[in-house]
Amino acid sequence: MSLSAPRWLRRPAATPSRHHRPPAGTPLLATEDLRVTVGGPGGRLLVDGLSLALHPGQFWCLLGPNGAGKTQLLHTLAGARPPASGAVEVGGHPLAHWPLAELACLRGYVPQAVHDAFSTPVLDVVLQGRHPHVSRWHWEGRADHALALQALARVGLAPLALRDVTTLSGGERQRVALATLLAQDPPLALLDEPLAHLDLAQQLRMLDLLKAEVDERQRAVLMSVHDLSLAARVATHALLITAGGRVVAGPVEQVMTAPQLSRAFGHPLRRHEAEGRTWWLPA
Ligand SMILES: Nc1ncnc2c1ncn2[C@@H]1O[C@H](COP(=O)(O)OP(=O)(O)OP(=O)(O)O)[C@@H](O)[C@H]1O
Repeated sequence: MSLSAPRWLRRPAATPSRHHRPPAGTPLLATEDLRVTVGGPGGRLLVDGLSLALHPGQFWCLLGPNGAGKTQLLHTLAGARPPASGAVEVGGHPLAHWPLAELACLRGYVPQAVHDAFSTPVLDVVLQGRHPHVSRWHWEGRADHALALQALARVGLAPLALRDVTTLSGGERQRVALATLLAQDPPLALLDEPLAHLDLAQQLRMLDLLKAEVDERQRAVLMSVHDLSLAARVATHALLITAGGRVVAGPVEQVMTAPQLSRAFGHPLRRHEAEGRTWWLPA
């Protein structure tokens, strides 16, 4: 760890509120010398010494082979599990200082898979995204319903608003999770393989949707993804987890290089340019 911590890590702590807007220039998400391990004391080191800052208007893709630690890292950044050491800040405040409802106004998290225990109309699931914005003792209002319906329409599922969520296909359920995130409308979104169950057209549609949020509304996204060509299509930045917990993080052109990707995935990969886009193919 560097001896002089960056200025945004030295700001005095105060309990932030739901109306908190980080001062200009404050990263939406920041880590300092973060270590993530699994398996308790003496367990496996997944991420070693990660320091990064995510700002509005940035689209980060989280890359790495199966079992590298992408999900565990996202859980740690979302506050669902503690780091082995190091700091995580959201909006200029340590994660632990945020009351949960207030934190949910600032950052959203879409897990890899959602299991629905109960029959619920799809619209009610999407409305859950509005809960952090509804003050205590109040129900969602017309504006919340309108936002939830709008979010469903954006993922192409408006006709399924009244359908029982347990009857959805895997891809439809994934799109409902994205609609819930859109209804929540957090400045920072963490997503764990949100494209995994989607067909090619839906993958592109959801990517375009997220990219528009980043470009047009200055949101920030950190998303794990296995398809390197899809990552290259949208990423401004990348975070690559390699063996032994080594991480490379930064602007996409510095991280997504043939030597680094080939080493991380244990297979030679070649970069191709066609039709104005970058494609990554196995050699
Ligand atoms: N409770 C646990 N005890 C021991 N090992 C664990 C535990 N939870 C997760 N792991 C291991 O931690 C490693 C990282 O898991 P993680 O789910 O973060 O990988 P990932 O990069 O998201 O993989 P994938 O691309 O397959 O989704 C895996 O090897 C997994 O088996």
